[in-house]
Amino acid sequence: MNRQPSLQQLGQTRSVVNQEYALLTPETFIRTTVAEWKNTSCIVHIAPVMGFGTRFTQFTAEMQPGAEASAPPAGIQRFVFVLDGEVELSVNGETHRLGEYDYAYLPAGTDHTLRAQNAARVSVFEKKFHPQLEGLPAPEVFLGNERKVEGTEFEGDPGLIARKLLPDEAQFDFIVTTMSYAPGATLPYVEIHYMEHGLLMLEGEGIYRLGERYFQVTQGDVIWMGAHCPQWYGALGKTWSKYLLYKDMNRHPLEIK
Ligand SMILES: NC(=O)N[C@H](N)C(=O)O
Repeated sequence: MNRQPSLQQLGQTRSVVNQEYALLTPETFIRTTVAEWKNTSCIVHIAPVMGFGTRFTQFTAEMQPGAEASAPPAGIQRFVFVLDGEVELSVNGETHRLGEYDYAYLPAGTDHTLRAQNAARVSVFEKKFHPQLEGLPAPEVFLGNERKVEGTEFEGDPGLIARKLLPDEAQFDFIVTTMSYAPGATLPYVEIHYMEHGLLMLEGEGIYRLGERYFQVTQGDVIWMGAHCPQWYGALGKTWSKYLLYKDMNRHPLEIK
């Protein structure tokens, strides 16, 4: 019999929250309801109510069979990434079946529904749209599958592959990428930048430097990195690891609220 008390029995957790970063691990996840998501448990990982200047939200939507989501409130863009199961996206008079690692970007003001015939889990990022410079077209609905996106070597390292899931164009005020690491691969240097990140570990495990500390991270963990948070990752597992990464982009730093 295993007499080891679980982390929670000891009142402990791997989660850490402070004004520079947050590591949020599954033993602390709390499910709640969000009005637009019917028959769905939402785990809201990151939101402005954290109080550290966060300008987006990241949540996992656990959709029950028959669950349905409508568009977010006015002015908010949505990015959905199917973790498992299948959802039906109805938008602009068309219906799309989204399976594992399929994703969709829905600009602010786009009427749409997401339906799950059977249970499905979806990772969601939402952000108020920051209007672009005059003369640029508004971003449009964009669909894709992560596994079909061509990767590029990050700083020439064949063991570190970046995939841009959205067009890298000025009309978008955020981007979502995946970063895939071969066992032993690392970010080439500690990054410090003014953009915020939301991150979900999709596969594998490794060690994340956040601020001045190093944390073991694994599939299912979520990380928030505030502006100028020193960050670095090393893949320690025996298999490739991959994370999904939100980053605000393309707006003047003095205009970001
Ligand atoms: N923490 C990260 O992986 N950061 C990325 N290299 C990025 O900022 O694009």
